[in-house]
Amino acid sequence: MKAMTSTNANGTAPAHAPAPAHGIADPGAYGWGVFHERHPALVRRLCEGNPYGPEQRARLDALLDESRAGRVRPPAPETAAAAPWAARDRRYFGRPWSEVPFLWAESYFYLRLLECVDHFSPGPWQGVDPFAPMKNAELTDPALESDTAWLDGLAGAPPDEAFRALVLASLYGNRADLGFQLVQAVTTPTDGDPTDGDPTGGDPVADGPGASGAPLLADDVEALWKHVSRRPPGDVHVILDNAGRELLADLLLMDHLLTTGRATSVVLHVKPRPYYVSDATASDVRDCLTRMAAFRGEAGRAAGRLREAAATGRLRQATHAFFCSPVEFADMPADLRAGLAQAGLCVYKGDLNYRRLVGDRAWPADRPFDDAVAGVPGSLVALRTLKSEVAVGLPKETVDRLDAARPDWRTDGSQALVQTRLRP
Ligand SMILES: O=P(O)(O)OC[C@@]1(O)O[C@H](CO)[C@@H](O)[C@@H]1O
Repeated sequence: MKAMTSTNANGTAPAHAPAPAHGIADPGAYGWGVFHERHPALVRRLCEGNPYGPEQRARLDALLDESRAGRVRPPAPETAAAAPWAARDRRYFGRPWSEVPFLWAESYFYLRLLECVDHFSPGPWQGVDPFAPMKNAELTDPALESDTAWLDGLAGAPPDEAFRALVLASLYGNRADLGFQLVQAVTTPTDGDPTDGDPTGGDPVADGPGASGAPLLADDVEALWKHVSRRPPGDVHVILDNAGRELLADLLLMDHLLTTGRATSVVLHVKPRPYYVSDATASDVRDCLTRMAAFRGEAGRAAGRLREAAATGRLRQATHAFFCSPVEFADMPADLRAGLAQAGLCVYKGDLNYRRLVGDRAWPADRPFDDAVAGVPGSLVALRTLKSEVAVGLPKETVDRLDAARPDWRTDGSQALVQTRLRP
């Protein structure tokens, strides 16, 4: 792992010296593999799934070439108009992609990918989600319904156990990330691995989606339970990650919080446009609820309750241009900050949100989580399957043990964490 020295997301010197940002230049770095292996696989899938013409295909190939060996080209005017951050933040234009931090480079790649397929240009492809064929394939997977059968077993479970099962389902739903699956089979620890174990501790939770994983690297579920069960319910804001399986599990958790009175209302923060392959947009929420509504059993009933909650304003969707930018959450705009600061709880889902929450930098893994999220407002929880190099808030012994037993533990999707910073 090799990281690079850089300024923070605003290009200004931060109050304390930051760790170097993760980069994409070094073939040993995770980001290099994303640009040299994952992105070509993604472009192949897009061209199989969408009837793109020769110009769109040629532009996608040119973007691959540019981002692997060229210099960063500025966006076309209509692209810049849709992405204020890219119009403002011009510091990497004209520089070799290899000099750009991973977080910035990847976010900009997805913006330019949309430009290549005419997403921002008036015409037949304007606004079309290039990832829809991949998202649809997951949503129509016949196994999706039976994958929620564990929910029926929760009836009558002690409230804290039911809560834990739903949190773990939402957490492990983050493994089902279509971008990640392009090149990586998600693995779980095998026999003999010292990290092997059952995170769930007994029925009915043990039959849920968290049943066969490794122990959580950080497990603040109990603190989270105390937070939601002992304080007056407030608004819960979810900074969503992937559509499909992950979103389905997130919606089940939100239904639980609403029906148990542990949330007054829920706000789902979706992406304003297609991003990182499977990130959820408003139409993905709609499609997921439609699919869920056809399920027999509790998941189908949850879809009905959530639609009702949407109709009465207790389940709302929100979006912000900021969510499709590479800017860290500590530097979020004032309007978003004001909304999240008032929340009873903010749930940050997934790997990319974690990178933006703590900073995509080579922090010592034992840097306290509270310290890393000091600039982010409100009470918060990160539910993350590890799929990139950054990690904080972990005991040094855990890190040493994992480094010895499983060198790719930071990026192979086998590990997960629940980390909180909760305010009374
Ligand atoms: O945010 P998510 O969906 O959990 O993960 C996003 C992800 O697939 O994209 C990046 C590489 O492309 C990594 O940070 C991570 O593995």
